Amino acid sequence: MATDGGKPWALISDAGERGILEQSMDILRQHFRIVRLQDLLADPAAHGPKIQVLFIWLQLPKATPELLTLLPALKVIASGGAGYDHLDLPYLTRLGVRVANTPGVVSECTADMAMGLLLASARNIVEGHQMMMDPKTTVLPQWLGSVEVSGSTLGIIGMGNIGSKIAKRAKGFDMKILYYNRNRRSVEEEEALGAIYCGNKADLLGRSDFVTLAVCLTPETTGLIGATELALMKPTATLINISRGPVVDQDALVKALQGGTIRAAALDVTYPEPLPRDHPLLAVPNVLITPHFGTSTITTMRKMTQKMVNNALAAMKGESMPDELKC
Ligand SMILES: O=C(O)C(=O)CO
Repeated sequence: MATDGGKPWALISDAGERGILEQSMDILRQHFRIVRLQDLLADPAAHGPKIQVLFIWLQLPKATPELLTLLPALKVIASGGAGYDHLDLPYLTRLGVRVANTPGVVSECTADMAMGLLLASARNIVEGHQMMMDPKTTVLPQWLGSVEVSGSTLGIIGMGNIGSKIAKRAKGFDMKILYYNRNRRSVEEEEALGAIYCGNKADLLGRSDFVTLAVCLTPETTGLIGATELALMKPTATLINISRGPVVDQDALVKALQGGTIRAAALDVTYPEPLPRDHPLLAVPNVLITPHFGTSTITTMRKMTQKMVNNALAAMKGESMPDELKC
């Protein structure tokens, strides 16, 4: 399996992607020789033909046809994270490139992120911090209009790996949990999660104080939350999105926030990422936006990298990959 008398060559994105690569380089280098995107692009003829593995973190580098044309020997794409909407599986299959993601290892920290956004938004933590950093603040604020988390109702849309980890956490906060999912979970699972199934989305939206989205991005979930759905939510409710930006119709969200249709939104994902500086979502006061860093803990990044390496090594040996994606 080795090329050039040594370890196989793998392509990664340029250095410094939020420190992710530097956290993981030791794991990669145990098994692969690494080419960075900038070096490939500077001399495609020298580097392109030797690359057999493409590692993708947080959707970078983008597996565009232009990039793939430079990689005639590519055998496998090992992508980090649960979502794989950035990969065109039918196209890659036609090219003979095998693909894997890392679903299991990202659930805990992505669920933490959902709870972090929920708490920060409910308790106006960012506003409070900004006040304390402002030299003009000389008196402690008495009132920031926070909402109570304990005893409130959380609606989870998408009860997969991440959704169920969110439910587990919300139970610890004494929240009432509703969920909506393509397939109902078993009674035993529902009992363990303390979650009540809502047969339709409208019912969940109307009853929840917090609605969190934990679905994959697919044609069916694109625009899942639009003007109609936002209008069904309570005016005191908060929308939390840790899935993918296009699951929410952002124009409708801006209008809903401006018009007070819902109280607030807390988003780890948007489209595009990052939003352009003049995007109207950045001008509404009741929104909290973070830079799609649901998986960005040092521990999870390293677990993800190890999984990506395991997947890639299996493919290089012609074995089935632990997390192989098929179309
Ligand atoms: O796992 C993923 O795909 C994520 O984007 C988590 O934030």
